[in-house]
Amino acid sequence: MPNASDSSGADFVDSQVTFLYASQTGNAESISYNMYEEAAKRGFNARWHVLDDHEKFGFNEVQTAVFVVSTTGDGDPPDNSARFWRILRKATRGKSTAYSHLRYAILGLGDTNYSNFCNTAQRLDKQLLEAGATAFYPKGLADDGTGLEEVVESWIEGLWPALARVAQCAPCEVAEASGSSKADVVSAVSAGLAGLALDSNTSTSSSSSAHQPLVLDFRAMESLKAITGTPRVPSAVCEMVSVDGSAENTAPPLAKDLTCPPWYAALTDDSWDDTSLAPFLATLQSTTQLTSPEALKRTLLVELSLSGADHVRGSWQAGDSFNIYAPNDEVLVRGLLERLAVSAGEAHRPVALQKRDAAIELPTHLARFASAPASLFDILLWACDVCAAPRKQTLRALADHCAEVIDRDRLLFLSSRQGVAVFDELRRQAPTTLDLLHAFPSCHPPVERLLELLPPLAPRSYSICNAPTATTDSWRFAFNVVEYCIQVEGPDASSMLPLRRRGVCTPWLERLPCAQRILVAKRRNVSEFRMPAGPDQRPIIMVGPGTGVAPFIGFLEQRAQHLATAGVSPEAAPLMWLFFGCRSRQHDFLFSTQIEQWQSEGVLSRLSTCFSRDSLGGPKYVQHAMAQHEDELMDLLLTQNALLFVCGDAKGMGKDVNDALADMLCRYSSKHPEYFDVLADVDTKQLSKVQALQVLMRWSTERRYLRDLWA
Ligand SMILES: Cc1cc2nc3c(=O)[nH]c(=O)nc-3n(C[C@H](O)[C@H](O)[C@H](O)COP(=O)(O)O)c2cc1C
Repeated sequence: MPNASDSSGADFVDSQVTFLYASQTGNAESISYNMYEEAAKRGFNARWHVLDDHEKFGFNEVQTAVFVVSTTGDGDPPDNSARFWRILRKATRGKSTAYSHLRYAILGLGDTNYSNFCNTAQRLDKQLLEAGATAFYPKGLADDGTGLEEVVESWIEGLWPALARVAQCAPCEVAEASGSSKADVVSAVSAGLAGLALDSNTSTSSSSSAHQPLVLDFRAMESLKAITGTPRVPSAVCEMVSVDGSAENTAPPLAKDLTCPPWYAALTDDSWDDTSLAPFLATLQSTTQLTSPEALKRTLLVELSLSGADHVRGSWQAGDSFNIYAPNDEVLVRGLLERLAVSAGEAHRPVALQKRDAAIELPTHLARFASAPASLFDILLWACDVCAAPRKQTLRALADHCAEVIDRDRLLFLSSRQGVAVFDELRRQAPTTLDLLHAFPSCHPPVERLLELLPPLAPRSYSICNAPTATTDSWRFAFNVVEYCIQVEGPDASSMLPLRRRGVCTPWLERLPCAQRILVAKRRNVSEFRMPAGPDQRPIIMVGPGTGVAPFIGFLEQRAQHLATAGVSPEAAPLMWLFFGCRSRQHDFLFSTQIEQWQSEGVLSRLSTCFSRDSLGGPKYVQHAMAQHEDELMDLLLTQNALLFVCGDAKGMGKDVNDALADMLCRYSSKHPEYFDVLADVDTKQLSKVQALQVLMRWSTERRYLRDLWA
């Protein structure tokens, strides 16, 4: 074990800095990598690792660490840190000095639209402090809801002097590596460069049909003498090497019924500490539309056969979820390749992606192509997210590949602090990478540069909506087909342009024919969102509007099976109460026949519904339906230790339900103070909102308030 420093961490100067990340969709990974790279340029002896590689880099011996961690699910850590949390818990259990040799800084990424803002960073900080580690620089918490950059950029600026106090830094040209480079200052921001940018999309070529115009108002550039405060340009790391088409290691063509990345065998072969999580091929058995043709959203129910997936059998329960590896839209990828001037022949020839030099790292999602070549078409189709929200760093990097000053300056402006309003509007328009390149027609980045700037294409997760039985060998899941329009003010300001947008996975799933095989993987159920096992008699309250009802269909199926096999009468079983909501009873009351049947049989003890567009005077949303039963709900939760499950959209419903529950607790506390240890307000004698939220937090830690929320 290395020597410990004093608690300020100032008397011991480390020879190495370890940059660590945990990332679900790539933001934390790329921010952490850029920091590591800049640290190396600044003369620090730096290294960079994902948290789950803790054994490889010897986390227990690390003395100076800079963490960048995001939060996913309902305040959960990213999947690529699951192993790390286990060792951290083990190492710190009851030991207040386990990490007394560690000095650290944490940058958390989160989104304030979720109720557990930056929970991973908060938890990590707490556990490290409890284990005796010292923070050498205050924690930064960046909000993706309003834009990560604001906090990230200033946090990084402040990191360097703080880091220099605890780690050795060889003399070097720090100015060159600093945040906004001097080269970013635009020489002449003239009126000619400002104005309204409209990509007209009038051509009929295949690439044009795959892209949508963007309308951005650059008039704010007119008053600028210079563009400043742009992010640092991420270094180019990737080199593309052509490989002979007949090379042995190119993937064989896929069978017709197989829709998955050509390198799927390598994914399924990876060493998994929990083998039930290994990806496998499932077969699409059926697709049924759950909503009526008149419904505003199309909701589909898909059944996947798990036949042959022996490693999964017996390992899953109702309430679990799984990942689907879906590709980008093929038309979009073809359009992108065409826009990048890659011929069809080149697009399908195998290439290897290699590091430009030994000291740098490829992004995780591209690293496999160093040793296992694949075609550019497949890499873009399966590995890179070409629909992800644009990042400022990407825009900054693209500016360097523009032949025309107007495109270069507009991209610089978008990436700068001055251009934040236009950047926000760009994000609102949710452009694909192809839309972006068409909006800046002289921008021609080399393909490998674009690949490394794009975030990884993450698998999409869905709740399983059935329960295992002795004979079932399938997963069912329900989803809304994500297709929508964004209204943008047209160039003459009097007309609105509708921009068509589509999700990655659901439109693809909808098009898949039966018998097609796709790549899926069971997910770790970190929040233990499951029915209680065995003799647990606690009542169960389920809140699941729209497709949020999916896991509860599995719960009810499980209850029905249990009642039938154990010969238990429904009255003797613990209460199950479902709160369901949707727009219209007639058009989108999902699983209504099954739910009503379970209710008539007593499997479902109570059902409370609300239909937001049926103006019948009833409750509009689930939180309103819950408030109507406030006393009963509070009684179940406070006197009978009921379990409360919430599933659905995190940003709207998840937050609103949490808020409504806190309000109910406050009101109920004034009627029944005996259930609460402390009542903050002496005059009103009731819980304060903060205290009520703390009660909910405690229930969540005790796994009595369980949430399966998605973006
Ligand atoms: C499905 C999903 C769930 C999320 N849950 C939370 C959450 O509970 N709390 C939070 O602060 N942020 C949450 N976020 C926001 C992410 O932390 C944020 O977008 C971050 O930039 C993602 O970084 P990454 O790409 O490194 O994973 C969630 C995002 C998604 C897509």
